[in-house]
Amino acid sequence: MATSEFAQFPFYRTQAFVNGAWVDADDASTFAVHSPSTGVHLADVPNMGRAETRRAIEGASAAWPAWRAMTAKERGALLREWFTRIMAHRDTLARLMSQESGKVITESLGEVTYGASFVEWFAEEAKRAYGDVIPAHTRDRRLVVIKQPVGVVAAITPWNFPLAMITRKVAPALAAGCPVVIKPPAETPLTALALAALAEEAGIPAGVLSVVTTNHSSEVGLELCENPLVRKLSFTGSTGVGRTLMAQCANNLTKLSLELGGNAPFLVFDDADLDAAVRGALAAKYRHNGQTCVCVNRILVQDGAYDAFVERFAAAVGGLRTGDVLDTQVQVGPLINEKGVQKVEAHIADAVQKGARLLRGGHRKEGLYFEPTVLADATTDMRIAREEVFGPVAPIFRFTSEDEAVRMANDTEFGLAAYFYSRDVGRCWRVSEALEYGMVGVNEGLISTEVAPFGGVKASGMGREGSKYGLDSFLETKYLCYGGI
Ligand SMILES: NC(=O)C1=CN([C@@H]2O[C@H](COP(=O)(O)OP(=O)(O)OC[C@H]3O[C@@H](n4cnc5c(N)ncnc54)[C@H](O)[C@@H]3O)[C@@H](O)[C@H]2O)C=CC1
Ligand SMILES: O=C(O)[C@H](O)CS(=O)(=O)O
Repeated sequence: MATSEFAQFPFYRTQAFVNGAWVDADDASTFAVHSPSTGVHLADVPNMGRAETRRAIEGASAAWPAWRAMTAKERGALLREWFTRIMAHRDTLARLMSQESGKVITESLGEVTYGASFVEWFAEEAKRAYGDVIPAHTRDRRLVVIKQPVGVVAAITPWNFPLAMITRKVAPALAAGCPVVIKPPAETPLTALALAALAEEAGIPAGVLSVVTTNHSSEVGLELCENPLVRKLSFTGSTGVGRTLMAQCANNLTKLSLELGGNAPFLVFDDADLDAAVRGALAAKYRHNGQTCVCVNRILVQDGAYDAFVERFAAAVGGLRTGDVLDTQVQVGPLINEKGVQKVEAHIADAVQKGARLLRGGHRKEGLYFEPTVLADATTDMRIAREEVFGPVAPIFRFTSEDEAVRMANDTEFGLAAYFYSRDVGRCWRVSEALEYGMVGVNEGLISTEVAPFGGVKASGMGREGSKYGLDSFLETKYLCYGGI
């Protein structure tokens, strides 16, 4: 059994972590965690509800005064300890993540490093929550601006980045002086609990970080949205759930950060370095089997480069290996669940029925595996042009002019990431400025890093995570006016 491999590790936990204690659900109920790649039962974890969530929120509120009273340097030192422990257990955390999420091991190793980088980054950023001294408008006043933590934070995270989507929220929150209650996805709770165990070992005090595991996400979500002690909700996931959470938070006017769905275009102009474009498209499309919010969802190629790009890209996709997620030679693992496979099949069937040419793949393999797929001659009336496929399917569209390319790229409710390849500097500036997206890769398919702001516009959400901008999400700006000087 896969779990026997981890039982020896102190951070392998199958109980929830609430207010510094490892606990079961009040009614002792649990839900099962399975491996998407093998179907093997990995563990049973507590299936908690509103009462347990309420206690976690109240515990966070009780822990907040002491946590905010620590200096930024003291909080930063504890974050540094957490970072060190995550990296010390990188290989085992990666193996746990691969079995829980179906992410291939090479990508899981990358995610542990990527996720830990947010903890390292905000261990330092904690000390840069600068305020201002403003030249007074009258002689007898002195004006100062200070930054203060917003308060109890609720974090709801997705299965596709079981570790990084937690640290990308928790690290800045803790750095700013905020306690956090995490609701991880039912698909990947073990990675979240391992992070909590390492945080406990690093010395992060009881109540400052809690993990409420549940299969009743909407019930726990309601408590996180409706409890007035929660001052900030940070969510990463689908746009539909993001809208639900935003509506549920309206009554308390809870501050929100929403990292939602995408529909990333990948533009290839006639003047592009075609081999670089193929490499970039391959990386940006098939990363985590196409199950990331910044994965390419539409490839748009200018007439002059179309045939050559299609031929080279299809050949490159043919070289991708699917198989055992723990095999370092495998690039493509399973989809997360049956629903994901059916969405991929439906998009392919719709596209082919509307005239797309199937160049590679197109068929389900054993279990939740699906062949990396390439569709040529895609058109904008197809479902795959408007919906996030969240799977290993690359539809290729054709365009003639730069204006047409930008219009097609922007013709979506989403606005998270976009990519384009061109070696014309004027075109690079024009297209970068015209694309309605939060992030744009110019001659680059892999753009995510802790040092740059991650986030989208339109239906892809609001707020930015990571970078120097990421701390502000968890800080209030207070203006002090000293009179009678
Ligand atoms: N912008 C971004 O950074 C990301 C966006 N996504 C988007 O999310 C989708 C796939 O990821 P999923 O995890 O399936 O998304 P999802 O939105 O179904 O689930 C995300 C999280 O929300 C929870 N959740 C679901 N319904 C809820 C409710 N009513 N109340 C409270 N919590 C609830 C889930 O348990 C999970 O923890 C895709 O559309 C993808 O593009 C996923 C990851 C990152
Ligand atoms: O959840 C996701 O898809 C991530 O935000 C993508 S990334 O930050 O790892 O690029």
